[in-house]
Amino acid sequence: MRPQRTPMKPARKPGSRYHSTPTDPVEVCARIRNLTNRDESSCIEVVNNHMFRLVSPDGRVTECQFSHLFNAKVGQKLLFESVAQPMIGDLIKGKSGLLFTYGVTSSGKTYTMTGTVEEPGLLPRCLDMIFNSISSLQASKYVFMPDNMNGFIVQSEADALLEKQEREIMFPLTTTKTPSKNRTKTPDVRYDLEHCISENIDPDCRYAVFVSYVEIYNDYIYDLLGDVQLDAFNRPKPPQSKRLREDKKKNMFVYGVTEIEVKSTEEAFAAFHQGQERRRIAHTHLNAESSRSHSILNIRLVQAPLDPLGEDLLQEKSLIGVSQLSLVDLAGSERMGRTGAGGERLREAGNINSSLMTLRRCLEQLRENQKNGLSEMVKYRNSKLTHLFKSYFEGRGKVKMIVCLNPNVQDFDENLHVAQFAEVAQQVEVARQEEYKIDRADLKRKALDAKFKAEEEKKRQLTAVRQLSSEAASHRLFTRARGRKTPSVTSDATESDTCTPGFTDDADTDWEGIDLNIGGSFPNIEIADAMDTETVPHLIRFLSNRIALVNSLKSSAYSLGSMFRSNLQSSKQSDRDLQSRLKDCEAQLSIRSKDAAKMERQVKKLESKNQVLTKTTQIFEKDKKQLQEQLNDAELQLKNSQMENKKTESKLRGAVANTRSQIEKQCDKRVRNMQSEMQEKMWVKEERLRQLKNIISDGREGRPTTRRPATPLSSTSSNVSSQTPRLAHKRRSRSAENLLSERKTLNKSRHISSSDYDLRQPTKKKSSTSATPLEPAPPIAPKHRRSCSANNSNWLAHLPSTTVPTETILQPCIKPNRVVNVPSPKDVAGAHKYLLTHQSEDRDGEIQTQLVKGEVFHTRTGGQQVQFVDIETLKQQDPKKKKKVSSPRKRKSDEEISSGEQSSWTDVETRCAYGIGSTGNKPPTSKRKR
Ligand SMILES: Nc1ncnc2c1ncn2[C@@H]1O[C@H](COP(=O)(O)OP(=O)(O)OP(=O)(O)O)[C@@H](O)[C@H]1O
Repeated sequence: MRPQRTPMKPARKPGSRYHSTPTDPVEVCARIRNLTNRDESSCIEVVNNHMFRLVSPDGRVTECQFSHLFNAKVGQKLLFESVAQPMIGDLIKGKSGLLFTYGVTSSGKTYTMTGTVEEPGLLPRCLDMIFNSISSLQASKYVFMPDNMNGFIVQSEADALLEKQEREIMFPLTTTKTPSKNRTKTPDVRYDLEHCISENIDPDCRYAVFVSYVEIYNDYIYDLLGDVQLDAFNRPKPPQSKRLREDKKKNMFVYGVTEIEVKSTEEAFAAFHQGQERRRIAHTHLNAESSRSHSILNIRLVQAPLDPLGEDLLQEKSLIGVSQLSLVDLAGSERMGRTGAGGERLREAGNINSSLMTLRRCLEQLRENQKNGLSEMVKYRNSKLTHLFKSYFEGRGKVKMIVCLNPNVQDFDENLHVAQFAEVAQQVEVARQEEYKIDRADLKRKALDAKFKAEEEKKRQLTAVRQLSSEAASHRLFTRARGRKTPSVTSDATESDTCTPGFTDDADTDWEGIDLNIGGSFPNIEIADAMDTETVPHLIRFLSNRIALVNSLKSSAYSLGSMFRSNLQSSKQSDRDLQSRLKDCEAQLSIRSKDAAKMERQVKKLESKNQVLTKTTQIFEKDKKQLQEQLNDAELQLKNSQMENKKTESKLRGAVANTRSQIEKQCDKRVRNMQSEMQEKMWVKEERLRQLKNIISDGREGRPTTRRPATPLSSTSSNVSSQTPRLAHKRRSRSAENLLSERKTLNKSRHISSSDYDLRQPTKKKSSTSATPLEPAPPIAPKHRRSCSANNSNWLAHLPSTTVPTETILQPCIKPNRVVNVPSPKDVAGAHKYLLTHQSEDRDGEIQTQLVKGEVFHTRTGGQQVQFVDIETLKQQDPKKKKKVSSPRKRKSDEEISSGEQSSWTDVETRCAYGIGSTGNKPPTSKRKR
């Protein structure tokens, strides 16, 4: 496999597009890295600086030849000097170039292109050499401005300053030293570099360097120097892909890519590392591996000539030279099968192989076209990689490829594949690009022409000024002269022979009409004889007249001459004066024109400052507007959120209130249930206790007793019977049913009650009854011992108008704050406790008074609720009737209870009472049931 290298234009067939243009072949160099392991065996044998042998595991040998072959011992510096350094020279001359590394993974592509800090690769070396070469000849920042269509414009220093100020205002955090806004901190990488410099620099030009960094991943182009867009949560958004476009010169470029103007090697490295960082972030988002994408660093060198005076850059767009060096680190070219990848990695590998395959096909098609003079379409558009490099293969600049090889025998197939690709590539010819040249002589000529024209114009203007001023001066002189006595010669020679010229005082005498004739024509005299006495004397007279006339003319001529001389002298003098004045005027004019120029310059400066200030103001106003809008939005959002919060709060409050009321209801219900349960239990216990007492008392009947006999009071005392609320309720219902019968029996009840009261009122009635001490009631549970009425807190007594006064000695000790017949809600609202006096008639026609006690609760809706908690029942009985109707057992019990004899309380009873109440044994003042 020995490719025929054709250093210059190959023979073309007629019709070839390249027949008139000088071409260069794609230069392919091979770099063989060292084996990673000593145990590995190599499949490459280096023959010389251009050739190596590829030995297959089964011993087949293939020879491969390249422009240069760099073995593992060749360092980065030598590689740079051989491959990239000439490209930098070309770049400075205005020629573009494409340099890419090609090979399988781990063959050393990135090492060759980027290298390490100790062993910098081609990229840092290229950047360093560019800045070493143009360092002192760099234009001010923003003098060269990208026009967003792959071209540049040159703007004045003032405009550049303005641009700088605008950017500093718009992106205050970005300093001129850092390349982009929203940047992440980039490491300050300092490569170990030798000082390389190019000789091709033109000192009469000014330069600027712009870098852009893109990658092609899965056939999408991503900008690596663009600002990272953040989402609503301040997290970086996935990168957006870019489109390719063609500029006016048919060069492909990434549309809208970020191009950073860098002023030093450090800034360029910072931009590159910024891109690397973005690449890492982007890959995290895209779930990609960095080695699975093609990365492209574009270095664009822009140059423009200075004017012939070497002062200002010429702003003509046609004079701007733009050259580009594209440094490409291609993704690994291994085949899919070998990687053993699946899923996303398989897709990556597929895309890589597809783009590399397209590159190979394009090169093959180009080779075919060039060999056979065809003009078949080359399908660059099949992949973004070839589409972007299309212009290079069509003559934008030199193309160089470094084939990186891993000599490991396992890579034999891949190396063979790479070598075949290289063979195709180096047979492709690329049209040679013209250098950027400035015709200095032409520039100078043009400048001189312009200068000459300007000077001519200046002179013309000066002459016009002078002419105008001299005309003005002569006019003044003439006016002055006319103001003096002007000599005037009157001619009347035509009238007579003896006319006498003379001066006249008339100022309007026409000098041109002066006739200095010496008289009439000589008379025609003929002397007939010597004795002619008439003719001779006439002649003598004529001659003497003429002599006199001549004399007078002489004298007038003399006077005229002297006058003319004096006039001439005075006019010369005035001319000199005028000259000197003109000089003064010119001097003043030049001073004033200098002042004017100075003023103009100042005006320009002020205008540019004014422009800057205007623009700054506009920017500030725009910012202010935006900020105001943001503020308004924020306020609106705040209001909305506050309203929502209030709504939520009220909702929650409602929910809480509902829940609380439900819980309270449930609790109340449960408490009531428990209370009723407890009361029932209590009642059951009391019933049992009563039964027990009865049993005990029955048992004691046969025994001798120490009990005192029952007093009349005890037998006739108010029978305060204990009742459960249930019983009370039953009774209440019954009394409600018998409401009308109650009315009927009212008189009777009153009668009975009054008799009863008579018995029980010791002070008012019989002393026998008052002398009888009230026997203490059996002990009950302390809970029941003290009446609820003891708590004299804001009672409302509901005493229906039908209530009959009982006037017994047992009266509730409640002092109600208010007594009403019919309670209104307002009355209930003002009270804490509620006392209802209810009277009914029992079976025996006796009045039974019930004091129903309740607690007033204020409901959430603003109403009141009375919860009955206690009923005291006061029952009056006729002792005679009682004896008749009472059973012996009951009577006995009643007697025992009402006797109030302390000794009648047996241990068992006391214990039972204690068991229920488990408190002290102070006897109650009344019997009651709850
Ligand atoms: N010529 C060389 N001399 C010394 N070390 C090398 C050389 N070539 C490659 N290496 C080392 O081999 C390793 C892999 O190299 P590198 O990353 O450049 O491979 P690559 O071809 O770019 O891989 P990928 O396609 O995965 O990006 C690196 O650690 C690098 O330092």
